[in-house]
Amino acid sequence: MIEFEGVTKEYAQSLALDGLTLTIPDNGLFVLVGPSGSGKTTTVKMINRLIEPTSGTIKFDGQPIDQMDVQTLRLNIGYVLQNIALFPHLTIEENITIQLEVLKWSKADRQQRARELLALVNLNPDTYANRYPNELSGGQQQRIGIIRALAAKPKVVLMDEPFSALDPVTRTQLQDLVLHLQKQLHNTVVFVTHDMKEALRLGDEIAVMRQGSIQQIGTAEAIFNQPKNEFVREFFDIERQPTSLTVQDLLLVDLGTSVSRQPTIAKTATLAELAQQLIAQPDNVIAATDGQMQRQLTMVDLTTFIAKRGL
Ligand SMILES: Nc1ncnc2c1ncn2[C@@H]1O[C@H](COP(=O)(O)OP(=O)(O)OP(=O)(O)O)[C@@H](O)[C@H]1O
Repeated sequence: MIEFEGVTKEYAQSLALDGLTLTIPDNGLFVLVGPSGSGKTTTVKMINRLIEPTSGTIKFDGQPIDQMDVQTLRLNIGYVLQNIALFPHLTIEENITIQLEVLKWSKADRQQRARELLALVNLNPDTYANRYPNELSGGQQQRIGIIRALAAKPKVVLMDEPFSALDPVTRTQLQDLVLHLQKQLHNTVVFVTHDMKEALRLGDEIAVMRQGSIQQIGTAEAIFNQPKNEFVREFFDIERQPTSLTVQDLLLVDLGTSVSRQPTIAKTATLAELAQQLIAQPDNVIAATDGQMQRQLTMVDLTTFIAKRGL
């Protein structure tokens, strides 16, 4: 568990964090979302002590982090950035295991761990382990960035806008990967984004930030249905999406999976109605009908559609 207690960060010209109080629970995907300059990066960089607070306390598993050895703290915390900056002269395997070398793992153990991690993100170790970063696509390089952060089995992984430079399709695939890995590894992921669709898609819990303070913390459902103030309501205002688009438009691009469930939404329903129904469903799944075929739609389908249409 990570706790921020009244954390402030002052720069000469600006107040980056203004008395931030926040608890990030173990085992889940915690999203920090907000517009540019709201203090998201400052918050995550404080967790691994790349930035020190001006005042206030941050605790990791109950212990103030300023009393912990920085190296030990960072070994428990993986870090993924937008520009992952793999070392160009090192192979993929060497890039993945660089921290393990510092930890004095044997070469055989490092190789084994790199192979395990490559397989985890569907990159064939025989094909990729000995390649160099410039022989991989941007999306593949970002997968390496993610598994490099997981190599030493950290309890917490910080991800700061990791996918914002990627095209929408690759971005969706990597979001799925992050969701899948978190469920498999039961770690704590702190994910920064300025994109509300990404936040809704990923967050078990979402903290909405503005001007260095938290506006609201809660599940996507709670924030969507009961925004605490006008800022949050506008930030998550899916109803501003063009109302002319309907569930039928979404089915026409082959989103959703075929099932034999009774339809629970009309194909003439708007995307805003679909979003609201999805959020209201305990399993976030509803069925729609497309001719003879019943299809199951999830929030992932909706956000994929919105991203593809550039809405
Ligand atoms: N080193 C610095 N010196 C002075 N001001 C800074 C410094 N770092 C950040 N700030 C200011 O602190 C505020 C919060 O910055 P931060 O990078 O945490 O925001 P952010 O929400 O991550 O923004 P973005 O989405 O654009 O990355 C901004 O007003 C920024 O200009």
